[in-house]
Amino acid sequence: MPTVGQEMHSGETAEGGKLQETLPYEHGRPPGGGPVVRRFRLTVVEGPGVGSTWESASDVCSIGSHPLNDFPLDDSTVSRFHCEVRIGPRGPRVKDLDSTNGVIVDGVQVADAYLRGGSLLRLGREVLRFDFSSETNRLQLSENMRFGSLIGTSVAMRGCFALLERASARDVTVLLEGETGTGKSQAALAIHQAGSRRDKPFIVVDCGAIPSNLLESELFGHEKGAFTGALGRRAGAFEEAHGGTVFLDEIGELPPELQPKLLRVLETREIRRVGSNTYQPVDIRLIAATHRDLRAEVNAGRFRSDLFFRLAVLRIVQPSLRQRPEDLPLLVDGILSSLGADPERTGALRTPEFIAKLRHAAWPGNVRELRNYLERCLVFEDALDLSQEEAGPSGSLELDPSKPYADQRRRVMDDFERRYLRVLLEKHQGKVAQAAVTAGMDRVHLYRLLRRHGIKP
Ligand SMILES: Nc1ncnc2c1ncn2[C@@H]1O[C@H](COP(=O)(O)OP(=O)(O)OP(=O)(O)O)[C@@H](O)[C@H]1O
Repeated sequence: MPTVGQEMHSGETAEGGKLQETLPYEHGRPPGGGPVVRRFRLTVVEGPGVGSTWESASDVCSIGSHPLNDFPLDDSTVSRFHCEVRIGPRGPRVKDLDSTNGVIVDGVQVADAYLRGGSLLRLGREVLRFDFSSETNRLQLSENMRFGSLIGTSVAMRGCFALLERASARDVTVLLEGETGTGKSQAALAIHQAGSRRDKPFIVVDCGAIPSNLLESELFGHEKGAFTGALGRRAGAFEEAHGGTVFLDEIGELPPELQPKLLRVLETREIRRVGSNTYQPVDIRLIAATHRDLRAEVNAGRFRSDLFFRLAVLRIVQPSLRQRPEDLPLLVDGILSSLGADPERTGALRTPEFIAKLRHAAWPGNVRELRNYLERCLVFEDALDLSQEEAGPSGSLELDPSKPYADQRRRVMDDFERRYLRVLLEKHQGKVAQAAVTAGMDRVHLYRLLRRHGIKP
């Protein structure tokens, strides 16, 4: 399963020292290609799989009992997607993917931990030894610093572009994963626009925003009288997209009863309208996205593993802004130009000091949050204090009658919404359904608002 490296923003080791001769990952671009990572080997030294070994071809290895893993282990005590080993700038790291039996490194159970050569990882009954080999692997990076509307020059982003380019060159099903605001929707659109279906429809269905009783008809359409309110026959997204692409956003929220129905579409390329007895062929390409790690959802039994298998023909993880702070100057420039900012009046938003401040902010809503923040800075014609932004609007509710009414109103509304949502979620410990009842709003609407402001429940 090809993915690209993440966590690529430091030149220091986990212990804080400079990387020395055990350098696992090289920044920069040595002559003849992109950066290289140390090759590594995993060997089963205890358990039913003893003797099996696996050597890396890139910077990552997923391990589990599902055949889609890089290193599949046929053992019922190993979860379907048990863990992932990845080489980052700070060294090799293992991450538990919410497995049932956990990951034990050198005798200690861990959720996420650095490894050293010779580390022993226990997964259920299997014990694997991690070793560096003397060779290196070159990472596959794109030569381009943009893909559609997405921009970036970091290793993480150019690795991602290389996969997006591969996705657009072929008609494969693509699964895009990444935190909110990392550009999944834009990536999906760009894959469509760069591919052979570009002149055909691109139909988006947000599986998290449509009540489950309506989602089936939204996807597959319905016949007249199929349910109360079905006054006429209606085509669904798959029919509307004929010849083009269906983009299923927030696929992790697809209700369990619809998962086998989507699986069938992917297997047979046929759909059945709600209330109909006959199947009809559809010619579509499917792209799906989620802010979750769908492998952990499979482990937890919330997402069918066979559907994951069909969706993740090409799995692409969009890196978070924290993993690529070196892209900030380019992003700030790009966003300010797209907002029509006058370069002469926005010098304060391009200074190294300002960019350094941006590097230290958390950006839970990633590029969307950065964009919102810069937009607010433009309204104020100044670099807003990021700590104040985090804490709340403080003096920002002051009104400026010399600015257009619409801008002022939106600024105040945005400030209000963000503060309200934060307090509301805090009160309900992140439970969106309960929060929606208190707020007197539909859960779907609340989800939309949260996503718009880049706030995670
Ligand atoms: N690499 C990037 N370069 C430029 N703009 C970006 C980049 N990544 C995201 N953006 C911008 O950030 C905003 C959010 O992007 P998008 O809606 O595609 O994110 P998303 O991952 O689909 O978010 P969500 O999970 O909340 O739906 C958009 O305005 C998009 O253009």
